[in-house]
Amino acid sequence: MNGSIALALVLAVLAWVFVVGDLLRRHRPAWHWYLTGYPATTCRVLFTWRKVALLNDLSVSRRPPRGLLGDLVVKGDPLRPVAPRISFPRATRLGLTVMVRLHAGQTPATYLKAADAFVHAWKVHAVRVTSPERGLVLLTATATDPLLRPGLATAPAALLSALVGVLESGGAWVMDLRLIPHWLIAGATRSGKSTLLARLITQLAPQPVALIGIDCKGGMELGLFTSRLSVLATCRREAVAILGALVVDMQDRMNACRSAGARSIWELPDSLRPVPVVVIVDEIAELYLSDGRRESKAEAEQCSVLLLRLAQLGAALGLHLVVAGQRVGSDLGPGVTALRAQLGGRICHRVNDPGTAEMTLGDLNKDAVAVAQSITATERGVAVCTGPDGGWSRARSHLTTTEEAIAAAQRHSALAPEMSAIRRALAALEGDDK
Ligand SMILES: Nc1ncnc2c1ncn2[C@@H]1O[C@H](COP(=O)(O)OP(=O)(O)OP(=O)(O)O)[C@@H](O)[C@H]1O
Repeated sequence: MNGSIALALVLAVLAWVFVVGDLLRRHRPAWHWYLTGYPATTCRVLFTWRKVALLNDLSVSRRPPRGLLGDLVVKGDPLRPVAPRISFPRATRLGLTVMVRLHAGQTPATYLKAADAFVHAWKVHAVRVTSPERGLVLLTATATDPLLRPGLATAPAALLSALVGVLESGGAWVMDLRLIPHWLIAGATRSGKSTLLARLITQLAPQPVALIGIDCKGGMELGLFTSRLSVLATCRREAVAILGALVVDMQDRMNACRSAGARSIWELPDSLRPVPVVVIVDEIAELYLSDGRRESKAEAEQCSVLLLRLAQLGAALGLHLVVAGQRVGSDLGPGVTALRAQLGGRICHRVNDPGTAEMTLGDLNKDAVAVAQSITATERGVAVCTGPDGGWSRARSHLTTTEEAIAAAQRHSALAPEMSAIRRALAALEGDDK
């Protein structure tokens, strides 16, 4: 009897050591933060709050800045401004949050301007300012950059949805083309654009989706995935032929919807629904820039018009655009700004010029532009991305090696739908050349 009790005890101790030891090992950064970082940062928040609020014009005096002295109106800065009331800092896995009650007349914009001051005063990696409720501002401090060593996020699989990386909050970074049909991806050379495209293709490869590549850098990037691509254009002439054929296909899709009384292909019965198409463009500048020759200008204009038509009408018809480029600016041509307006999803990696960050994010989220500009050359794969709720977040793509991407494309090559009309358009080009 004693022997079996001793054995049970030994087994219980071993189980404890394995289970708890493993938990501690896996969650060490979080435990470390809860035990040391959180108390220290909480002290900093509480002890510096009044000073930081005062220096950043967040404190307000209860007395008006004008008063009567006899018959005279006296103006001046009243004494003892009062700092806004804050909640006790609440620990999160990555940092802490503080709720601030706004003084009457204050808006969250004042706190957005002070975000950098909080970062320095509290010695944290970043502070985000949001307003979950009228009259309240939530300050979310992140202790260290979670994207330095991002974990693997998970998300439920869905058609036209790709899990491409992890968000700063630890959540999944998902490009859902049914939610946001078209995307613009900007990033300087070696910033991680192609890796993100590789990840996107790897995720879409097992799905019943046609992938069309337009890579006018001679197909060096997208050529790796030829086995899963339905068609690949490697020069602008081919791109014009493919885009032209896609616009014709779009009209067929419209007719199919009209005769079935449907407003999008998703309302069509399964038997009638055409396959969704994702057009991936690597290096948009190659499509828009011309060398001054008449034919080159005409080709660039054609590309611009065709891309715009696809972006304007394609979403409901299952035609999606993912356009990547090192530099996106109005100097590429007047069509670029119009196209950008149609590309609702935006991703901005490190960029070389402020204009590209402004062009990618500025019309949607002004405050995201500064964050995108602060991405350094060592932060490869890090980007600022817009979310479906209209907000933005820093994120990092899951590193997909060339070998993994090629293997995935080959594994699912049988799923590449035959786009015969587009192939015929390409063949006609070859015929013209002979
Ligand atoms: N999420 C990531 N995590 C870690 N490393 C990454 C990540 N994304 C990209 N990298 C690394 O950064 C380097 C450059 O990436 P990539 O080729 O995708 O850049 P790019 O923007 O496409 O450059 P280019 O415009 O010159 O083709 C690669 O060596 C890649 O391994």
